[in-house]
Parts: sequence; structure tokens; C-alpha cells
Amino acid sequence: MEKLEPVPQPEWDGISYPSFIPFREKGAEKVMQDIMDFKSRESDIILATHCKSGTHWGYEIIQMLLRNTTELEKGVKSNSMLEGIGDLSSLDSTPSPRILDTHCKFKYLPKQHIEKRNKIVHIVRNPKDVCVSFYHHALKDNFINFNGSWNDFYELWMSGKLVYGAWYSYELEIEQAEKDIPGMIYTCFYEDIKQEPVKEIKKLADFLGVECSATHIEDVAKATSFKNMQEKKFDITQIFDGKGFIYRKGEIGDWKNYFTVAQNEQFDIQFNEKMKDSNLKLTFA
Ligand SMILES: Nc1ncnc2c1ncn2[C@@H]1O[C@H](COP(=O)(O)OS(=O)(=O)O)[C@@H](OP(=O)(O)O)[C@H]1O
Repeated sequence: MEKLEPVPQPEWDGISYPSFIPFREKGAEKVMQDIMDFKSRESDIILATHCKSGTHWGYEIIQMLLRNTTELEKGVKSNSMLEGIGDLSSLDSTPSPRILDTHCKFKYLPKQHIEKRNKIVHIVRNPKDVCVSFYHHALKDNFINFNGSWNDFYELWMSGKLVYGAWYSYELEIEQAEKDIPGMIYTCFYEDIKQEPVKEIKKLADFLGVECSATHIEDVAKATSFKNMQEKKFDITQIFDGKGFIYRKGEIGDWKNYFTVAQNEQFDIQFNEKMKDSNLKLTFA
């Protein structure tokens, strides 16, 4: 594959962001302040994820539950990402309930949404698989300043300097918020949804306050299977090699195909140190 020229990455508050975030056009301060000042509706759902944790998947499950449909949303999910939309007032015309997704840390979420205790769905994924998924994304899409090998990417991850900040700080911050404001955030795990989609989608429906039949839940699980989404969803990177990067593999444990024994040991040491006060129960299968 032809190598891409690196592009400069915008920064704000010590964190770098992908080049498609409209920092250059609007100014970083304005983009982030607009998110924090965003006027929330009671019915808004924020889908909060660190990158590559299953955002597109979660988005489709939520929209199917809320809209009582099994149709995948048309097109690329780009008009719901808080930091990706240049002009947030464009969301004024989106009918309720709106699903708004973001990879920004909890402290940058819309203040009103938090004050009103509106719902937040948070998906966590084994960070080793997140790292591998991120690596593939970075290779195909020049949204971060990366042009290297797996080992280079692994080092970048370990340095905590990837876009949106370190996985650890993201997850620890949202875990703390979940403790501080009980009932507002629903945390689910990529691996659980993959292994028991019907059970997990039912739990999500309960959190969202959506009543639906067992048949509908089963249909949503089928419609949002990796195979169906990979086949039917348009992925902008299909222009690169026909495969895209959003619906790449959709598996648990792909990290084992990339991490060396030494990298895995080093990762575990960092993970155990950073997460020593966390109660997150992750699956490292
Ligand atoms: N339906 C379904 N089932 C299982 N897995 C799925 C599904 N849809 C997307 N994916 C996988 O999620 C990974 C992409 O995560 P995100 O959507 O969060 O990416 S992004 O940060 O918004 O770019 C990416 O993971 P990898 O395949 O490991 O790269 C996707 O394949």
C-alpha cells in the first residue's frame, strides 16, 4: 500500500485530536467550548467511547432500539459526532431522541447533559484489541500523524500520546463519573455484546427505557451482527483497498496476532499500574 504523507495534528488542553476535527477552521477553543455549552434535550443519548471500542456498532444498536427498526442507518455516521460537526446548531433540526457520539473525555461532554442527568451509554473494549484496531485505522486513514510499523504504533500507544489522550485516563475518568452520578452512565463491554448480543441488547434497551419484544431484540442482534454491518454499511475507507477500516475484523482477541510476548508483558505491567484503583472487569481473551 502506498504510504500516506503525515498531516499535522491539532492540540487542545494537552491532548491531540485527529486532523478532521475542525480546529483549524473554527479554532480549538471554540470547538471544545461549543461541545461543553451544547444545549441538551432530556431525550438525548450520548454514546461515549474511547476510539475503536465499538462506537459504530453501539450507535446502530441504539438507533434501532429507539426507532423500533431493524434498518441500518443510511450512509456514514458523521453527522452525530459532537467534535466532528463544525456547526452544532445543525443538530437543532435533528428529531428527538438524538444520538450523539463522541470520543472526547467525560470532562468535555456537554455540561447541560450532565446537569440534567441525561443518559450516557459507554462501551469499553479490551485495550489490546483497541490498540490493534487503532493501528489499522491509522494505516489507512491519515487522520493522525502516523506512518510506521506495528512496533512504532505500539510505542505510541504506550506513550499515551495518541489522539484523544491515553485510554487509561479516558476510562478512569468515566468510571469515576459513573460512581459520582449513579444511574446516568450505562457501561457495557464490547466482548459481552459480541458473545451474548441478545442478552446485552436487552440490558441496553432497559437502560434506555425502551420496551420491545424478545423478537425485536433478536432481530436487532442479527441486523447489527458484524457480518451484516460489514456487508451493508458504507465505509469511507473502502476507497483504499475495498475493505475499509471501520468494519475490519470485529473479533475478540486479534491482539494476539500482533503483540510480541515482551510487548504483552510490558502492556500488562502498565495496565495493572494505571488501573490499580479501577473496578473495570475487562476480558483479555
Ligand atoms: N457489528 C459489529 N460487531 C463487532 N465489531 C464491530 C461491529 N461493527 C464494528 N465493529 C468493530 O469496532 C471497531 C471500530 O470501532 P469504532 O466504531 O469505535 O471506531 S471509531 O473509533 O469510531 O473509528 C472495529 O474493530 P476491528 O475490526 O478490531 O478493527 C470494527 O470492526
